[in-house]
Amino acid sequence: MEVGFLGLGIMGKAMAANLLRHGFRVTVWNRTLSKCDELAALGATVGETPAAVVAKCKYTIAMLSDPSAALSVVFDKDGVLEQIGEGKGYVDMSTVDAATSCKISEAVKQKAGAFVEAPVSGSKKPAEDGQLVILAAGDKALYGDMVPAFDVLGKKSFFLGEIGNGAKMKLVVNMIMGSTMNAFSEGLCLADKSGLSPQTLLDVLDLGAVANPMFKMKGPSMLQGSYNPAFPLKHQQKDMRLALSLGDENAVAMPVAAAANEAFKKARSLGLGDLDFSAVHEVLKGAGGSGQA
Ligand SMILES: NC(=O)C1=CN([C@@H]2O[C@H](COP(=O)(O)OP(=O)(O)OC[C@H]3O[C@@H](n4cnc5c(N)ncnc54)[C@H](OP(=O)(O)O)[C@@H]3O)[C@@H](O)[C@H]2O)C=CC1
Ligand SMILES: O=CC(=O)O
Repeated sequence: MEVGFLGLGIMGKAMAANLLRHGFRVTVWNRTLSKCDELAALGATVGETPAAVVAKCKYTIAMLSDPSAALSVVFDKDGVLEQIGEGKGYVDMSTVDAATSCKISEAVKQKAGAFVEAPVSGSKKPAEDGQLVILAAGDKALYGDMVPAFDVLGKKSFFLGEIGNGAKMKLVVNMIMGSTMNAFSEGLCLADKSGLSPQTLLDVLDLGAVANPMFKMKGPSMLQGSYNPAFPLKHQQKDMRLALSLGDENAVAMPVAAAANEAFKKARSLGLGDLDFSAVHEVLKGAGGSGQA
């Protein structure tokens, strides 16, 4: 199967490499074109523009930072819309809001192309290992065509119906993840300040009802103050913002998520946006957790 791949950031690079490893023919494009070199060394073809990739491939996947990037790659000059059409499918796996997905879907359909949104749950390591959880919605026939690729990229795919449902599900999941990260960080600070060993707290948590892979994976590095980015904090804050907006639209009170969003915003203002989202721990430590009284 031949696929195009637009966007070779932390996730896109791992996903495109995975497809190549599994025998897919992949044509890649990235805004910063030099990032294509590594994929070319693995056997990918490089496209000069998103339009060139879509012209070459029946199916094109995108994995871009945020709504403005997702829209730009479709609607701007040399974008996807210039070459999408009958018999071609476009699959956006970026985390965006439902309105962005709907706008892209409408434009692609107007050109007689097919569109699926398919944001993913799971970070850099699951992307490398093909263990993502895929939250797809939109054109059912295109979804069916993409199953061989989704089977390589993920451990499970959900088809959630109409466009927007994938985006919404992803935002709900990441709202919970961002709020949980804040509670976890506060707990580490509270243990430390009250004379307990945070490492022992990690051991206790791991044996109880709230044990989860995120605490296990991020806890030790948070105690070291080490935040090598797997999921950049700026993207988690974008997801909190979009989830809160979904809450506004549906009149759902989300005081916990709102407080977590403030902490992520504060972290961004301190220049921590490109670090892993667990770097929000620095804000909570600074707020009196483990910092100087
Ligand atoms: N990292 C993670 O753990 C996960 C991330 N996600 C989501 O996946 C998406 C990608 O995340 P990730 O790979 O971590 O992000 P990165 O920041 O590592 O990569 C972002 C990508 O978007 C491109 N981009 C940004 N702005 C534009 C633009 N205006 N036009 C064209 N391309 C643009 C970047 O290109 P360039 O190289 O030129 O900057 C890069 O290829 C995000 O929506 C994120 O929320 C979902 C699950 C997990
Ligand atoms: O969006 C991030 C993730 O880990 O999932």
